[in-house]
Amino acid sequence: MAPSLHPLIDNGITKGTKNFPGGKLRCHCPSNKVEVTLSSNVLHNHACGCSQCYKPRGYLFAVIAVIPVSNVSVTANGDKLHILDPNATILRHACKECGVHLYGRIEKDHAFKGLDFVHVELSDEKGWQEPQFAAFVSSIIEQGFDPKGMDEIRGKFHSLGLETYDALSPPLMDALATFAAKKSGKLQ
Ligand SMILES: N[C@@H](CCC(=O)N[C@@H](CS)C(=O)NCC(=O)O)C(=O)O
Ligand SMILES: [Zn+2]
Ligand SMILES: [Zn+2]
Repeated sequence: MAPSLHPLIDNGITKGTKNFPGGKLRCHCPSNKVEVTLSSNVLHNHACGCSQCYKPRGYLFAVIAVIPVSNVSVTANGDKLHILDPNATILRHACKECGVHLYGRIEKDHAFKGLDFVHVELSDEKGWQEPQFAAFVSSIIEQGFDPKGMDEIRGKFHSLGLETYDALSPPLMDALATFAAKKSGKLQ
C-alpha cells in the first residue's frame, strides 16, 4: 500500500482560489474547540517532514504555511492553548487536550519573524493556497521511516508536481542566509 503523505496531498493537489479571504482553523476536540481566525490566504504553503511540525495521525508529513501575525487571531477557547517547546525557534501553540497545533510564532530575531505558521487542513473552507513543495523530506527517516522507501516518497511528490528538498526551498534558504549575513555584517 502506498504510504500516506497528507490528506491535502494523497488524492491530488487542489489549487487555491484567487482573492480567497481566509477562514477559521479549529482543533480536534469534540467540544469547546480552540478556534483561530485567519483574515487572509496563506503564503509559502508546503509539506514538511520534520519531527516538530504537526502531522495528522497516520500521515508522514505536515502541511504548513505562513501568514502575517497581524492576520491571525485566537477567537475561541484560547485558554486551552500552551506552548509545546518554549526553547524552539517556532513557538508552537497547541491545544492541551487534543494536541493539534493551532499556530506557531517566532518571537526572537529571525528572518521569518512577523509570520505565523499554520495548518490549513484545520479549516473547513476551500481555497487556501495549495502546497508548493516538500521540505525536510529526509527528516522522516529520523522518525523511523525505512530509508529504502524514500524513492517512492520523493517520486509521489514529483508525480504531483511538488519539488522535494531536505531543508527548505532555495528561495527560503536564501532568505535565511541573507538574514544571517546581514546580522554578521558580511552583507549590507
Ligand atoms: N531534522 C530535524 C529538522 C527540524 C527543523 O529544522 N525544522 C525546521 C522546519 S519546521 C525548522 O525551521 N525548525 C525550527 C523550529 O522548529 O522551531 C527534525 O526532523 O526535527
Ligand atoms: Zn483541542
Ligand atoms: Zn517542520
